[in-house]
Amino acid sequence: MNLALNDKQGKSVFGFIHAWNGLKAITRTERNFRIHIMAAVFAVAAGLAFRLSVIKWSVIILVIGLVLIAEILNTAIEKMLDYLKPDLHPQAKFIKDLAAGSVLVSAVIAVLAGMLVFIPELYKLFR
Ligand SMILES: Nc1ncnc2c1ncn2[C@@H]1O[C@H](COP(=O)(O)OP(=O)(O)OP(=O)(O)O)[C@@H](O)[C@H]1O
Repeated sequence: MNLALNDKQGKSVFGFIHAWNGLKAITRTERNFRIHIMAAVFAVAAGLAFRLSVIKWSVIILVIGLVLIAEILNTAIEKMLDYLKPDLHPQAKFIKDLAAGSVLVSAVIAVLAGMLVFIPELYKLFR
């Protein structure tokens, strides 16, 4: 364990650095997380192009956060299970499928919210 950032009592001085390292690691190693980041960048670019209202920006930011948090927790659960229970087990399958299901639910919600936000904007553009 890297203790270089810890103080003499062994307590973390800059706890957020560990969190930042976690985000760097998941971005580097998890393809699905990078796909979610690209979708988020696309949604933000579209939001800027359409000059969304504050309420619509709030919806977009919230659903981006929902998907990213679901993916981070799904990855954490996968890694924890691979560490604790590397062999195949029906309970491990159930837990991993549940965690993956949470990502799917968040992604469906994000797509529906994105449609509710952007379809009226497209309609305004082309009418
Ligand atoms: N130890 C295990 N025992 C039984 N089934 C498992 C086990 N590990 C993985 N699986 C099955 O394989 C699926 C994929 O698991 P894996 O850990 O490979 O995730 P992944 O391919 O990285 O998934 P994701 O796309 O969600 O990141 C799980 O949802 C589960 O159905």
